[in-house]
Amino acid sequence: MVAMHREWSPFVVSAPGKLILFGEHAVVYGKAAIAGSLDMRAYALVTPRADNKARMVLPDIDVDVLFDSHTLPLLQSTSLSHPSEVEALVPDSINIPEGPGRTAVLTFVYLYGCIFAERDRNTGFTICVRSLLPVGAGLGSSAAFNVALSATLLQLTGQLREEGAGAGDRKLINQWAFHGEQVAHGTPSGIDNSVATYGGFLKYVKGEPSVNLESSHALRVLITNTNVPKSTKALVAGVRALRDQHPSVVDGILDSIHSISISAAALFQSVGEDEAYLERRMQDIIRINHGLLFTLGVSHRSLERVREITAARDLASKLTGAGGGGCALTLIPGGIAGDDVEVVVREMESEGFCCYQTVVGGGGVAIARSVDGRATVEQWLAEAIARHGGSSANSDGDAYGGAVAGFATLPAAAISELKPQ
Ligand SMILES: Nc1ncnc2c1ncn2[C@@H]1O[C@H](COP(=O)(O)OP(=O)(O)OP(=O)(O)O)[C@@H](O)[C@H]1O
Ligand SMILES: C[C@@](O)(CCO)CC(=O)[O-]
Ligand SMILES: [Mg+2]
Repeated sequence: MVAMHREWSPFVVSAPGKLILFGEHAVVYGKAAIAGSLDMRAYALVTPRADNKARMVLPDIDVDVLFDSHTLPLLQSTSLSHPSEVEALVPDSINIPEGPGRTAVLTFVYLYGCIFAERDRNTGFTICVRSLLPVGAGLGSSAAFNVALSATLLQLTGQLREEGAGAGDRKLINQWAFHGEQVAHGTPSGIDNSVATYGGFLKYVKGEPSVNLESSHALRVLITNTNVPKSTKALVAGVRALRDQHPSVVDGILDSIHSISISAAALFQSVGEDEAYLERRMQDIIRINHGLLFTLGVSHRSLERVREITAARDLASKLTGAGGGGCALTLIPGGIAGDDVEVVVREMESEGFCCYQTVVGGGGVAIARSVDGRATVEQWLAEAIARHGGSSANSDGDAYGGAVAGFATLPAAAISELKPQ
């Protein structure tokens, strides 16, 4: 039997995670924060289907759902008073999973309903998302997912004007990804989806459009995940309680953090300065920012351990995100030997932490129909499966079911080779 497909070929959408460099918590009070994109990304393989259904496969979090497109609710801005109310609109035929899959399914239903709305629902497709970002560790895995999903749905409905999700399309992608973040978090500040959309380094003030710092500096950092679970909500509430008790003291700290973000923006935008000089100034403000967050009560003994281990080697670290556990960042200066970084990594691992060496400031969302120099996505995939292993067992019955199964089972090392730009 020959499967009938609509006239489009498979494509890959990718979006980066984020790292808050300066300004967490202060950003809640209207102060500036600086964040950059990570070179760890989420990748969505999107393939046509002949049966006109919509399938979402999320192997990292064990989700595989097949939606009959016509049973999905059609949403208008007036359908819900807030995206987080979407649960009531999920078709009865769909089993909403527990855990992280729950948010992902609700987000899909919401974004599909809004973005497809009155458009042609006969566009059958499968979206399979693989991510190199740890889930729930403060590195913006949800924003990368939401940006990749929004860009996919906008592409499928012909709402993107430029091939590859160009500058002119990013505002729209970012806007929908923000609604996706609202499904999960209620009141996100918007910094994560902005970084995942635009990439680079951003200065962000709540309620204002983000400013791309257009920096030519790429920062090498070591991210240490303490693996200590944290509650962003509780930590934000703790700072608020402290501020209620000591308004002028806490406001002074928040103002200092704001000044740090402004200094950082100036450093990122500086031209012609010696890189070693910039790194030293950056290390100063990393140390000061961490100290201020400590005084706000959002550090944790695991984060202090990261700080101690790196300070013993003259490296500067700070917590990133909400604190109370989660991740810390350490600036890796250009002059440091790889072996020295390895020693630090081993010491962190002996504490039960895990580390990612990464570069901050790379590209934002991208859509590609050919990757890694190959003519088509399928060609890349076939070669990657041959090289790395993976299963092409097609349990779907769809012509692209084998390709999806292959992508779903590729090892992370193969996914990290995929850098569509
Ligand atoms: N690999 C993935 N595949 C599918 N969905 C994912 C994936 N990673 C994250 N998600 C979605 O993002 C949600 C996790 O988002 P959450 O905001 O709690 O953590 P985070 O974005 O990693 O951290 P933070 O927002 O603090 O930076 C998951 O519940 C899921 O909906
Ligand atoms: C603590 C905080 O500033 C960052 C959490 O990643 C909260 C927020 O901005 O919504
Ligand atoms: Mg998130």
